[in-house]
Amino acid sequence: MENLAGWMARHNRIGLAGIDTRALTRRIRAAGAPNGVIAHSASGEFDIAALLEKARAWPGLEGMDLAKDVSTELHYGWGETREGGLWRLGFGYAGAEGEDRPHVVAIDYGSKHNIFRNLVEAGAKVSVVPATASYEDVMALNPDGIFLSNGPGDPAATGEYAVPVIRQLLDTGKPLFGICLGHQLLGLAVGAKTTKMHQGHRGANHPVKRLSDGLVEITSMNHGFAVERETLPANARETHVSLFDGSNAGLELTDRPAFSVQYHPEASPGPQDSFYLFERFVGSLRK
Ligand SMILES: NC(=O)CC[C@H](N)C(=O)O
Repeated sequence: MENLAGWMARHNRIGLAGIDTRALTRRIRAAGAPNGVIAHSASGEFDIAALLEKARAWPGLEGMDLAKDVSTELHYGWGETREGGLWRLGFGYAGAEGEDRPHVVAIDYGSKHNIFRNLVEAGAKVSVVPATASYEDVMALNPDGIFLSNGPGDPAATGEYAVPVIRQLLDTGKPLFGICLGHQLLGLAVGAKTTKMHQGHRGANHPVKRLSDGLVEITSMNHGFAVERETLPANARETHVSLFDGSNAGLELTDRPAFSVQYHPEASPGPQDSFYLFERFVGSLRK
């Protein structure tokens, strides 16, 4: 479902120019539409009853498995270059390849390209595999470390393809790093639970406390589900907490080299406070 402004832009409806969209939005909301959901009729005739019916029929994100639909179909090596150079943080396309880099196999649940850029900037070589890649598919690439990407939908609805594979990958003892959906999937893989948040976190100014030393990172976030800290098993500890609502924002395992964050350390545009996580992960592959 799209918002009214998006619909108008797509249809270039001159006839809508006279409509006070704010007033319309207010009327739709006042009539009880869920927050943020504004439907439209295809004809451009706005029938508020029909709009509301559509909005109410939307089942919500809970139970929706979307990661496999937006993933890549083929596996590929990440080698975004321009004029012979890889993208580098603060430099643009200026870096060079060649040195012996640790190999990260990134499972793409709907990944942002800027994550791959940041992994490369931190010194890794990156191969990307589909969300539905098997344990054997990943291991065939001989990874030094595994990355679990962000992605849409309900983490608990990914069912068969993500969590069982992550469990097997954890057992290899190879370093593993997850972001956002990847963080939630790591949580599920070790037996924690995720729930739909009452209000998600979206935007580029979310303070997060790093519990190891109290440092506050200003982060970028985009999630509607969260790992429930109370359900973390004994071999997982919370590492980061949202200072907006106290929800979990990071975890690490105590018995395996795996950690993950709920926020987006690759944010761009956005604060770069959390780039250290890429350096930490790629640094651990060199050891
Ligand atoms: N950015 C993400 O990876 C989002 C994770 C998940 N789909 C959520 O909404 O919580």
